[in-house]
Amino acid sequence: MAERLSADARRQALGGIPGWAEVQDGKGIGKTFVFKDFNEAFGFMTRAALVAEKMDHHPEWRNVYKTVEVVLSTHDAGGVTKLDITLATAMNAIAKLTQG
Ligand SMILES: C[C@H](O)[C@H](O)[C@H]1CNC2=NC(N)=NC(=O)C2=N1
Repeated sequence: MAERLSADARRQALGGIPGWAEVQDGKGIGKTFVFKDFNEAFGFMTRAALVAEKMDHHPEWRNVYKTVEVVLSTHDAGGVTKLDITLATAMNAIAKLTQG
């Protein structure tokens, strides 16, 4: 099982993934992605879902039209682990691709 990051490690990792911030008292990290339209938003979710399933690490997320709100945490570890940082980094890259 991945280990929960210390507050320092978490903040340092967040510095490398633009747009992500601590949520829920540092128990998770979150970002709101805004796309051009629903098609782009859902394309992002589809690609991200494939990566998440491969990692066996899944986002909590909510989609309204062109907006996707994401929260990542590692339930087993009770906080943020490197799995969340890896998935957040992948989501940023996928968003960039999706947005062309
Ligand atoms: C059994 C399975 O590996 C676990 O339940 C996985 C599945 N996906 C998960 N996703 C996330 N975000 N956190 C977890 O702790 C988690 N655990």
